Amino acid sequence: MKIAVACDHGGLNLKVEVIKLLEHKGIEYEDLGTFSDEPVDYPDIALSLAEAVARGEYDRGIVICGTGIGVSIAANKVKGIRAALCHDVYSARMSRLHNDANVLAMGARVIGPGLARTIVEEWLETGFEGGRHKRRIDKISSYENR
Ligand SMILES: O=C(CO)[C@H](O)[C@H](O)[C@H](O)COP(=O)(O)O
Repeated sequence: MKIAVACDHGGLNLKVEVIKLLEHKGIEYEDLGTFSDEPVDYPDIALSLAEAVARGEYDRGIVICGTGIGVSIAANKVKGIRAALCHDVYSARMSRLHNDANVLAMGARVIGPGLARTIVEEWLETGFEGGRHKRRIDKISSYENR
């Protein structure tokens, strides 16, 4: 599995923690920026990550801003992206089981690194249940393709 990670200036510290976790677990990843605390606009970051995931360059993406809200809104504008904003482990698990989320969004100003690491682990390790959930996701795809 290859993961894209990205953040704006508000998410930089948490992205560093996520990258440490990915390295510890031996998961292949690419850091798409931003690389300093110089302010950047979260749509630029989120759209670029989401487009790369949608093109199939990465299996999934993790994107972080201050609240996680802006990056999740932006990422979900990209066709084929199902971005889930998760600040608890249950939502992270369900976003994979039921929604087949391919992007995880988090807010570095909302949760600390310990919880974020557990969320990322759960999100990476949980598969899609399929079945009735596939039918529902297909309805979203049909809407995108209308
Ligand atoms: O949380 C965010 C968007 O939902 C982003 O991190 C923004 O950067 C946030 O709006 C904070 O912006 P600021 O320029 O650091 O005040």
